[in-house]
Amino acid sequence: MPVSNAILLASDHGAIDLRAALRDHVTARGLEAIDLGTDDTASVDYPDFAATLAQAIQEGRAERGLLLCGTGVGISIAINRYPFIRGALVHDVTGARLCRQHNDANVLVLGGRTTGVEVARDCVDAFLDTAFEGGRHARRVHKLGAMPAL
Ligand SMILES: O=C[C@H](O)[C@H](O)[C@H](O)COP(=O)(O)O
Repeated sequence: MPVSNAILLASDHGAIDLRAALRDHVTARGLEAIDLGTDDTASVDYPDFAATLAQAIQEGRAERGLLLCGTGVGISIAINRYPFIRGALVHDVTGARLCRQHNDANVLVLGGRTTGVEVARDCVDAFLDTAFEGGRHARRVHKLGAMPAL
């Protein structure tokens, strides 16, 4: 389980409200929410917020993150360009649980226009409360970190 009590959050303009609800949710759970924006509804570019969150993880500000855009698709593509990130776009609690058990995901990705707040809160709880199983999955996750260049 993570050493840090902090969790990073970031989104583009497509998930402002859901990000705010999840920030309140993780705070209510006793975690330190480090919110990296965006700060208003002005249109922004999701790769920029994926980069900001990845940098914060690399700097050790927190070990885990919640990352959102309208669908979660664009920002999940962006965040997985960083080799130390395992970002999982999920739409249900089963996905949120299994991305921890099987994939050791360190960033949970959600869509502000596609996932309701109640489901999103449940996904966050599953993400935070589920441990990596290791075993055969550790071999696969290790390979993720050493993908061959083609
Ligand atoms: O995958 C991309 C995300 O869903 C973005 O939030 C979305 O493309 C933003 O769209 P728009 O600029 O039309 O608000």
